[in-house]
Amino acid sequence: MAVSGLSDFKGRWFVVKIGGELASDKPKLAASVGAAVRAFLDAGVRVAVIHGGGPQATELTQKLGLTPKMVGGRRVTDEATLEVMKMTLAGQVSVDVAAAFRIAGVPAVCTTGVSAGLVNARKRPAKVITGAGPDPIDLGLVGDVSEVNTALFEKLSEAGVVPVLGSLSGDAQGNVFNINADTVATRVAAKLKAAKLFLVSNVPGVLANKDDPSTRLPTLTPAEAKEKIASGVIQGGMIPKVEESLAMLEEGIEAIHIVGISPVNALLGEAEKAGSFGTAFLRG
Ligand SMILES: Nc1ncnc2c1ncn2[C@@H]1O[C@H](COP(=O)(O)OP(=O)(O)O)[C@@H](O)[C@H]1O
Ligand SMILES: CC(=O)N[C@@H](CCC(=O)OP(=O)(O)O)C(=O)O
Repeated sequence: MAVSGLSDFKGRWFVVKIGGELASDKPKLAASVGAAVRAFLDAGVRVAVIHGGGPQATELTQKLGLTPKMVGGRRVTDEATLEVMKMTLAGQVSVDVAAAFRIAGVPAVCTTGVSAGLVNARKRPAKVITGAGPDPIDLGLVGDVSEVNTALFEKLSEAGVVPVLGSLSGDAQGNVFNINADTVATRVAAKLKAAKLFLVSNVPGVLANKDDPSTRLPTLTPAEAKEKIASGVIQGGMIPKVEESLAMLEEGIEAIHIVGISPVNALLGEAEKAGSFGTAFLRG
């Protein structure tokens, strides 16, 4: 069923990022993100999906007797942690997202950015990280996106399938890197010149009080968002989400929305009307 308003985006890309936590409830993921992606496809919009798996990776790390370490919302990734990321992102979460999309009638081909160089990366140099003190931090086997194989995304879309990527990436030498899924999604959206990027999370949007879902901010300008990071209103995993969104607005992408899956029509509603169910980032 085509939804009015979406047909304005016919032939353009929407990129949808799913936080790992959402993959644990397949029927709900199908009814929320799955149904919205189906409506986007029915309106002739091209869709690419990026998923995370942070909570699953943390759980598996602990089960293996290792200690997860996050700095400013990013995981410090040594060899053992990278193995865990492969098991969760390319294994458990990938299969669960594929299964949820089957329920919604979305023809998803689930893989990671390593496949055919869909997302290329190089090792991230040590950097100062917001919220983690003044010294540069080396995150280990964490990458920065260097290139996106947009031609293959286009071909997959033309073949009628939805590329769905866990946020691992690689290089032509066979190295594999862990990348925050919000980061992958923003870079892929920028390279595809996406009309919209949706960061779908376990919260309804950016909240004035992170523990009170009724305090959702419908819109944020870059200046307001920076102020909310500096004042500590925006914390933890929300920091990379907002920082990446701002970087992308500066690259000229049209609209970025942070949105949840409650109610189940939140993503579709936000796609039709910015700020109605989530937080929309506005330029200026
Ligand atoms: N101001 C805020 N508004 C909303 N969430 C916030 C805020 N500050 C911190 N957070 C935290 O950010 C989390 C979302 O980031 P993250 O867990 O990384 O999500 P995802 O796994 O979807 O990428 C929320 O669960 C919440 O605990
Ligand atoms: C470098 C880095 O932090 N990578 C992330 C990748 C997964 C992710 O981003 O998952 P969510 O979207 O569920 O948070 C991580 O290891 O957790």
